[in-house]
Amino acid sequence: MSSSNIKDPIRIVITGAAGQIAYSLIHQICNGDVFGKDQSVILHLLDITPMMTMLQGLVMEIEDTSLPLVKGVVPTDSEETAFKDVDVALFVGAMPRKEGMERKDLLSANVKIFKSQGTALEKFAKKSVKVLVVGNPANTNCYILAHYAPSIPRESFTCLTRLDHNRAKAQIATRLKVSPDTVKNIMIWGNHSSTQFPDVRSGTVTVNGKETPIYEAVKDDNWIKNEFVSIVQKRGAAVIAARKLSSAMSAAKAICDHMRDWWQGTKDNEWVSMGVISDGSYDIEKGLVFSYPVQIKDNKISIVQGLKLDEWSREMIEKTQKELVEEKNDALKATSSD
Ligand SMILES: NC(=O)c1ccc[n+]([C@@H]2O[C@H](COP(=O)([O-])OP(=O)(O)OC[C@H]3O[C@@H](n4cnc5c(N)ncnc54)[C@H](O)[C@@H]3O)[C@@H](O)[C@H]2O)c1
Ligand SMILES: O=C(O)C[C@H](O)C(=O)O
Repeated sequence: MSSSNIKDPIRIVITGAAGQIAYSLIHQICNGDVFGKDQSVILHLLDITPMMTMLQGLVMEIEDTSLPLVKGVVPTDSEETAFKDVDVALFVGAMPRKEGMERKDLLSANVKIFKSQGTALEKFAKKSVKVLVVGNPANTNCYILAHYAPSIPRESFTCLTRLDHNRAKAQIATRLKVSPDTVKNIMIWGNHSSTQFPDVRSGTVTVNGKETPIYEAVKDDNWIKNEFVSIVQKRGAAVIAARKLSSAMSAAKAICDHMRDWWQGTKDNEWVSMGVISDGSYDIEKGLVFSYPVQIKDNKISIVQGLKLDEWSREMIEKTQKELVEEKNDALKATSSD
């Protein structure tokens, strides 16, 4: 592409920029995989003061990629500098859990980061900023961030459940020995936690050239309702048990999938999973950050409507909603006391 066709840069802040997810993420953003091959970028890289030397090394590496879409890099430990005039905000920076912890065990430590950064986002970012929260517990951190940035439209806040979505696709594909890109219209409901509901009741898969409902192709409802759901719910913990570090490469890939679809739209008649601020759809408490099946057109995220819920799926959704309400109340308590 000639440089005259390149669009003016957008400003993207990545928090936790010296961490392991950011290390896998930055190259994919800089090479145009996410925002388009014609979209130049200025990166704002935020981390805490002790990580500034490490961040300098990362800046050197970004320079050394010599990618033409990169028009600037701003490493910083200042929230004001980080959030100033940003178009996209990727909130990765937070403590990851260790083996044996649930993600909500991070709540009291991490939620305070999101109060502070929400306040800074409100003050310094463009009002049109698109927000993705990755740091755990992702849904509740996103809730707090939005709470402290009231002038930014509610539709601009999302949290990452695309990793769970991709994990669910991969499990179905492996079971049926097909390519994951033939698995369509599965969904993740609720919290990015072990109560999430990976739902394949409306999903299809292409087997021997024929698009087939997943239940029909798998021919084992018991496996879907038990083993499959449990593997997806606990996949993050399984990765931690094996790596002694939480997932990073797959998380970075999921961040790219999420932002690319938001920026460029989803395919016709297909949906993906995103944590969004609930508008009350499917009787979920309005205002909770809840993962739904969504479609995106012209940068607008719409929750897929009219899906049928049977008794089992209602129970699963109710359980994950209950956990999110509890997390929200704990987070509001933790942030109002300081
Ligand atoms: N939603 C998901 O699907 C998903 C997937 C994987 C990981 N995660 C979560 O993402 C987060 C980051 O994971 P990681 O593996 O990159 O962790 P990491 O420990 O490698 O990196 C985190 C970085 O955040 C920085 N940080 C801490 N406090 C900060 C602050 N106030 N401002 C800016 N930066 C700050 C740290 O210094 C560190 O460099 C964790 O909370 C992890 O649990 C979420
Ligand atoms: O499980 C974790 O704590 C990390 C991340 O949220 C994941 O799903 O891999």
